Amino acid sequence: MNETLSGVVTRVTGASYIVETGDGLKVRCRTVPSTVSENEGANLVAVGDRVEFRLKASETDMAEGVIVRVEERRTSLVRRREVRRNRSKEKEQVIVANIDQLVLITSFDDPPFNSRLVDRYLVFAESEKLPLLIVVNKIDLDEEGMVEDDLEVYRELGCNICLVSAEDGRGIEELRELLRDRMSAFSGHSGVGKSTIINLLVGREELRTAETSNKTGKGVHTTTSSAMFPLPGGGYVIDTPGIREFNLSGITRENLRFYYTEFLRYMPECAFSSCSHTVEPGCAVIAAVESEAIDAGRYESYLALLDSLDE
Ligand SMILES: Nc1nc2c(ncn2[C@@H]2O[C@H](COP(=O)(O)OP(=O)(O)OP(=O)(O)O)[C@@H](O)[C@H]2O)c(=O)[nH]1
Ligand SMILES: [Zn+2]
Repeated sequence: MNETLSGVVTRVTGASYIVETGDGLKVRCRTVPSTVSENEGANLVAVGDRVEFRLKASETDMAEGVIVRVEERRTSLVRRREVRRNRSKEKEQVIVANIDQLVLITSFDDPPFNSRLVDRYLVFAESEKLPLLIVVNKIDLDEEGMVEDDLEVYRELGCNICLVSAEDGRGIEELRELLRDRMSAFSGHSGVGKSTIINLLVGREELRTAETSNKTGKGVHTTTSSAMFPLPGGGYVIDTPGIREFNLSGITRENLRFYYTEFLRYMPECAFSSCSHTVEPGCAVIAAVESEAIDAGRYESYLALLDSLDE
């Protein structure tokens, strides 16, 4: 009864954590004052954490345990607070730990492909030093291959792109390969087919379970509501609440320029070292836009995003 087991936290509901082991055991765990954390200054347990736990006598149908140690996080997605509001050195709120990649689900149409949204995610992924996989769903609606017009700029940037149709199954096997043995955080705008894709990948039962507990969780002020699903071939899909959770508040008017990676090679040539690439004379980025070395749409999205950031 006292041996230590290890597993991954797949759900957080208040102070109760579901931990799953590699061989399919699901245990409802709690922490105790002696629980050791290898992550200082952050919340004790988040979805995606690797933990050591001990089983204890259970009074319910479900196995129960106590978390003895939370392992150091390789990566963490943090709910950022505004700096002004965080004078009191509050702890970081980690939403998901140990993510290997971000997966943005978009659709060719219905809703139409949204380059601005892709650009926001690219900035976010770059600032978090996480790879981004762009999945374009509903390619069954694209008989003429028009999506390539939208994707050209992202192909040139060297982005990871996967075209799929949850409707007719195209590309799903390729997507499975890209997800195998990794922890992937999914997000996307409503209606792009994210739930349909996750259902296909993990099996219907899993998602239905998640939806039920999400609903019951709503009334009790849970701070973390990401749901994590094991993939049959190994790895996990984490269904995250979307860009509003991963907000860009770590991005400032000063650092945004570094996250448009195609600007980087031109920036040293700008006349002013602090050039914002907007109005300055001798701006090499603007010159590169004019000579079409930098995509005009991407530059416009930079200006729009810059505009939306606080002074
Ligand atoms: N034509 C087509 N329709 C699809 C495809 N995948 C999903 N849909 C449809 O798109 C609609 C939205 O799918 P959902 O899976 O509910 O989308 P979601 O992204 O989870 O949206 P929310 O639940 O609002 O977050 C549904 O009517 C699906 O049947 C696809 O590959 N092709
Ligand atoms: Zn410049």
